[in-house]
Formats: sequence, C-alpha cells, structure tokens
Amino acid sequence: MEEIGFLGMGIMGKAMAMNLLRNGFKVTVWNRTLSKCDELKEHGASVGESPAAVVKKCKYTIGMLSDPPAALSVVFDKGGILEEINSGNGYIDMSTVDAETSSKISKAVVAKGGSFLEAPVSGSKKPAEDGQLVILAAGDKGLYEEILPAFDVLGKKSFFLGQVGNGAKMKLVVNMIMGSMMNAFSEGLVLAEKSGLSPNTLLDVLDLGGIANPMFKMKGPSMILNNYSPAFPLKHQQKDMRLALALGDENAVSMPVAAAANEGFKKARSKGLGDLDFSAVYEVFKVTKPSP
Ligand SMILES: NC(=O)C1=CN([C@@H]2O[C@H](COP(=O)(O)OP(=O)(O)OC[C@H]3O[C@@H](n4cnc5c(N)ncnc54)[C@H](OP(=O)(O)O)[C@@H]3O)[C@@H](O)[C@H]2O)C=CC1
Ligand SMILES: O=CC(=O)O
Repeated sequence: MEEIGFLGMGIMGKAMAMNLLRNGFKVTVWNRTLSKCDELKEHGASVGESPAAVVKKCKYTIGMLSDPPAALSVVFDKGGILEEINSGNGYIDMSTVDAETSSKISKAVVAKGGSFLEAPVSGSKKPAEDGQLVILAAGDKGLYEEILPAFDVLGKKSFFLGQVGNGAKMKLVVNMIMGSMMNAFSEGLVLAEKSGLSPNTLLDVLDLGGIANPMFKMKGPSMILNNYSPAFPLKHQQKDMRLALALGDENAVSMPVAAAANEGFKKARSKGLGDLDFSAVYEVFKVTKPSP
C-alpha cells in the first residue's frame, strides 16, 4: 500500500503508527511536540516537518488529535494540510470530535479536491497497541475502501456509517455511555467500601453477573490500588461528555445521567486529575464531607 502519513503522536497515535510500521507500512509521522516522533523514527518512520509536508509526501494521511481545536489546527493553521491537499490525497481524521468540527474539515478538504473520511475509534491504549480498535468511519466511501488495508491492521472491526458526522456521533454516544458507567462504577466501589464490604469481592461478584464487562474487569483492580496511569486521559473523557451533551441539546434528548457524570469528570479536572486515566473520577467519590 501507499505510504501513510500520521499526525499526532499522543497515547493513541503513537500506538497506531507503531502498529502500522510493525505490519510493513511505510509511515511518515508528525507531532506538534517534535521530540515525540523520536521513538517512531527509531522504528523506521520518516518525520515530516509540518502537516502540509506530510500530506505532500503521502497519498493518505491519518490524524489522531486531542480535541476539536487540535483537529482544526492541523488542517487550517499555517503549515496545515489545506496548503498541500489536492485531488490525489485522502485525509482520515480518527480523533474524537463533534460532527460540526468534522463537517468543517470535510468541506475544506473536499473544496481543495481531496477526499475525507472521519474514523473515530472505540478502544483504548491496549487495543490500539494490539490492533483491536473498533473503527467508526463515515464520509467518502471510496476512500474508506482504499484505506481498509490499514484499518484491518489498526482494528478488529470497521463500520461504515454513511455521511460525515455519523462516525463522530456514534463515537460520542458510545463514550457518553462509558463515562456514565465509570461514574456509577466508582460510586459503587465507594459504597461497598464505606458500608464495610470488600471492593475486591464486589469486583468478583460483578464479573460473574449480567453487568460484567471488560471495562470493570480491566480498570477495577488498578482503581482499588489508586493507580491511574493514563490509557484514556480524563480530560478527553470529559470533552466527550461535553460534546455528547451538546448533541443531546441539539436533539432535545434529556440526559440527566450523562449530565451528572459530566459533573463528576469536571470536578476531577478541577482537582488537577485531568491528565490521569478517566478512572481517576473514583477519587471524587471517595471524598466525604466533614460532619458538621
Ligand atoms: N486514549 C484513549 O484511550 C482514546 C482516545 N481517543 C481519542 O483519540 C484522540 C487522541 O487521544 P490520546 O492519544 O489519548 O491523546 P493525547 O493527549 O495522548 O495526545 C493528543 C495529541 O494531540 C496533539 N495536540 C493537542 N493539541 C494540539 C494542537 N493544538 N495542535 C496540534 N496537535 C495538538 C498532541 O500533541 P503534543 O504532543 O504536542 O501535545 C498529541 O499528539 C482524542 O480525541 C481522544 O478522545 C479515542 C479512543 C481511545
Ligand atoms: O475513547 C475511549 C475509548 O476507550 O474508547
């Protein structure tokens, strides 16, 4: 397959680009903080000096950026991909953003003759390392088919969801549910402990019942040990709750559970926990008010 460009060497981008390299793809990487490209370079990647330089070199470029401002910046700012994208190029944005951001990028890329696909992913650092992501693509069907060999390496399943915006919306719905579950799980762990039960036994009980799930199984043991080494940074989960709530506003969907979960993540951010794993929201529930 043609060389692939990759913008954004954060937790996810680095794991995904590394995976492409391991599977024989030629990859050119770029990151705002350039030093984060060093490890990829050691594993055979080339390094581009700007998003525009990457697009000029590569037929296909993938973006994996933190949030809407970051996703817009690599496209529209000086040195951004719009400076070089043309009818020979495809841009695939795999960041989690809202449908409006994605549509804005799509329109600009298409106006320059390029093709665009949004393809946010479900699955965290480990699935990214193992090529086990779930890819939620929407936009240009032709580009989707051309990039499938790379998606087959990055993920265990790809969905094509139709027009631009549908991938972004699906991802926000999924993460809204995940964030609400993490809040409920944290409350449950605290309730077990404060009422004299063993949190470890609670994990065993949960794992054998109808609400067993990989997230409780993976995050529970480290939460009990207060280990919040970031796989999915809490600030990004709160961004997803915020964007999902805005989607609820647009569609007049009442979302009291998600709104309460968003407050939990906001409180965690206000306590300086934004760069830790999203499971650190547990710390917010542990704090009890002093008795009067
Ligand atoms: N971690 C996870 O488990 C998952 C994350 N996601 C989503 O994937 C995306 C990336 O997440 P993740 O890798 O964890 O995040 P990180 O915070 O680890 O990485 C964010 C990346 O965005 C870059 N960036 C931030 N702001 C700008 C900007 N203004 N201009 C250019 N680049 C910028 C960072 O560059 P720099 O190094 O210079 O700061 C970095 O490369 C997010 O949208 C997240 O919601 C989706 C599924 C799972
Ligand atoms: O967006 C995060 C994830 O785990 O999926």
